Amino acid sequence: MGQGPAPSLEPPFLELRGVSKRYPNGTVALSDISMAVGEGEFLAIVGASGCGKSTILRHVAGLVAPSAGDIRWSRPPAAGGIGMVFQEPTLMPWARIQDNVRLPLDLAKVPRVEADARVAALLAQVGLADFAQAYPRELSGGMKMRASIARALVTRPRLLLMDEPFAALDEITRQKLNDDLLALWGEQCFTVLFVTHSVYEGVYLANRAIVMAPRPGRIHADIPLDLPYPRDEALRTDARYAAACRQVSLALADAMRSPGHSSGETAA
Ligand SMILES: Nc1ncnc2c1ncn2[C@@H]1O[C@H](COP(=O)(O)OP(=O)(O)OP(=O)(O)O)[C@@H](O)[C@H]1O
Repeated sequence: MGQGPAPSLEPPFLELRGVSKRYPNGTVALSDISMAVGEGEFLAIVGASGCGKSTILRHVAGLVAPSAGDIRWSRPPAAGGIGMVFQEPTLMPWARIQDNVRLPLDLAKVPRVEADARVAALLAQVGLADFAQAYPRELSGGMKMRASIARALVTRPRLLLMDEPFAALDEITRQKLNDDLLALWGEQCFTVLFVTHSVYEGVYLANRAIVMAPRPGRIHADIPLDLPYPRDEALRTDARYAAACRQVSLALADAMRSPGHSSGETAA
């Protein structure tokens, strides 16, 4: 690949082994999820609403514990080693953009001079250098998302978890942010787990697509996306891209037909 590190699965950077999750209300959100993620991989996780995509990210982030199975790391992430970006940019409305982006460094007690330098560099990388002093209300939706990405990356995480980050944006802005995210990934070599409802977006970005089936949430297919990097607009009209989208779409349709339990409320 010309952009981003070559994925390696040995030893796995992150591994989920037989992870199941039953929430206290009885919903079985995940059933026997096993997957290995190589350092530097860009994984797209696609699946219908409610099939457990966000629950996988929450487990990887350590926000919830599995009911069964375990999560292993080649090296457990240090504080700030995992960055998270959600559909809502969740910026503090009363704070300037530079202060929003610096927040994780302030919490980690990084000296102010160093923190400010890192914030300035990252704002430049995401195209917000001229908006460091602005407040979130003065930014467009796409710019707020850039700020949110800058805040997630300011601790230099080895893993970036993204949960439908661009779903609320218009198509042009979304495609631009896809390209900018790929550029950051190529430069900084972090690993990405990217949840999306869009097969087209997932295939454009990722080197592998995990297709999930619902009730209970489980992995239906694990599809390598053997499209060259760097990726750009030309890929969107490339026959190989169309073929990969078709393959993932068919797997998704098949996942919806695959027999699960009648509800998610079975034993994990
Ligand atoms: N805290 C919780 N308590 C109980 N049930 C939950 C909780 N969080 C999620 N669930 C349920 O677990 C299942 C999986 O939810 P999850 O949010 O992981 O799915 P998803 O694939 O990310 O959905 P979407 O695409 O709509 O965001 C759903 O049935 C959901 O209702």
